[in-house]
Amino acid sequence: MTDAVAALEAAGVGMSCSRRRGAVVEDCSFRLPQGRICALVGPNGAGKTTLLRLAAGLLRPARGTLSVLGRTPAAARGRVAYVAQSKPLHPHLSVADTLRFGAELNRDTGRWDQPAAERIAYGDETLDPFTKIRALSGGQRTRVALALALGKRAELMLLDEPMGDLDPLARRQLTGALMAAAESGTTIVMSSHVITELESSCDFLLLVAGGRLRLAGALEEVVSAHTLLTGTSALDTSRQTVIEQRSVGRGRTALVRADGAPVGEWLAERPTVEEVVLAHLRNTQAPPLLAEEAAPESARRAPHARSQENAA
Ligand SMILES: Nc1ncnc2c1ncn2[C@@H]1O[C@H](COP(=O)(O)OP(=O)(O)OP(=O)(O)O)[C@@H](O)[C@H]1O
Repeated sequence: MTDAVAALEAAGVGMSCSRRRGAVVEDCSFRLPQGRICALVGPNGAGKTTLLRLAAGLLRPARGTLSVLGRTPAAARGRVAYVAQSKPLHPHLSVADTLRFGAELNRDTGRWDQPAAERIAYGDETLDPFTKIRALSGGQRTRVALALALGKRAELMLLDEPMGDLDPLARRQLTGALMAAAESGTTIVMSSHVITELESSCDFLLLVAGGRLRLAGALEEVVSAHTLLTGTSALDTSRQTVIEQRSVGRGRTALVRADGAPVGEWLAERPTVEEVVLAHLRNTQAPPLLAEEAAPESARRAPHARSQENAA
């Protein structure tokens, strides 16, 4: 049980974009503690951007409630940086003017960090500060958009596929900058399709599919809740929560919840983050898992409330 204010807390959040399309986010409940680097993963069209836009206060939930740093998303906006997938910037401004604009917009907070913004924007110093935004490559635009977010020293950074068009060195530099920001208390939520990079850069996971939350929790807790089985015998599915079974050569592998002992000749191992995430992406109907640290206050209160009801 923690009394600390969560970076994000969602209770039954739902959102529909049109009547014909139906819900694009449905019944999302989770808690993201502050200071985490959270990977938001899911297939195309899963609802990741919609969730980020809800947290940024650019959309309002049709159902449920969402709080950001203990306030409504609109009230928390000054403490949040949002970098959209399309990295919108003013095309006629130069890079230097864009950073000046960022400094000006954040003057009242007294938190603007010009050296940090310049380090990210100019990277290896090959970029001329007087280059217009419209003349930048996709990766250079991304660097400038992220420079604005990091320069703001926001308490919560919402990044929609930030690494997509960065080269490997820039990715490494940006990951380092994000980890340093998290060490000083910033919470980062970043959507990504690059599962292999999650383990080294993130410590929290939200996996969505079909607008619903499938996995939520500290990465370590989510991975430890699963076991990878390898064997040749038939798996007794009545004794295990099976996420996925696959044939490998003459044998089989199965990713199961670590909630029951396998029967028969099975080698049980700890899966990698990638194995857990890929299995849930392949089987989006697998039972969801809300690990303890990701349980929202309403869910934490529920057992206590129930025991009080029973006592009455
Ligand atoms: N303005 C809109 N009007 C109608 N439908 C929308 C709108 N915005 C998003 N959607 C639908 O909502 C669903 C979720 O979209 P969203 O952009 O949140 O997915 P995503 O997980 O970010 O996808 P990707 O990985 O492809 O970026 C999609 O099916 C999309 O078509």
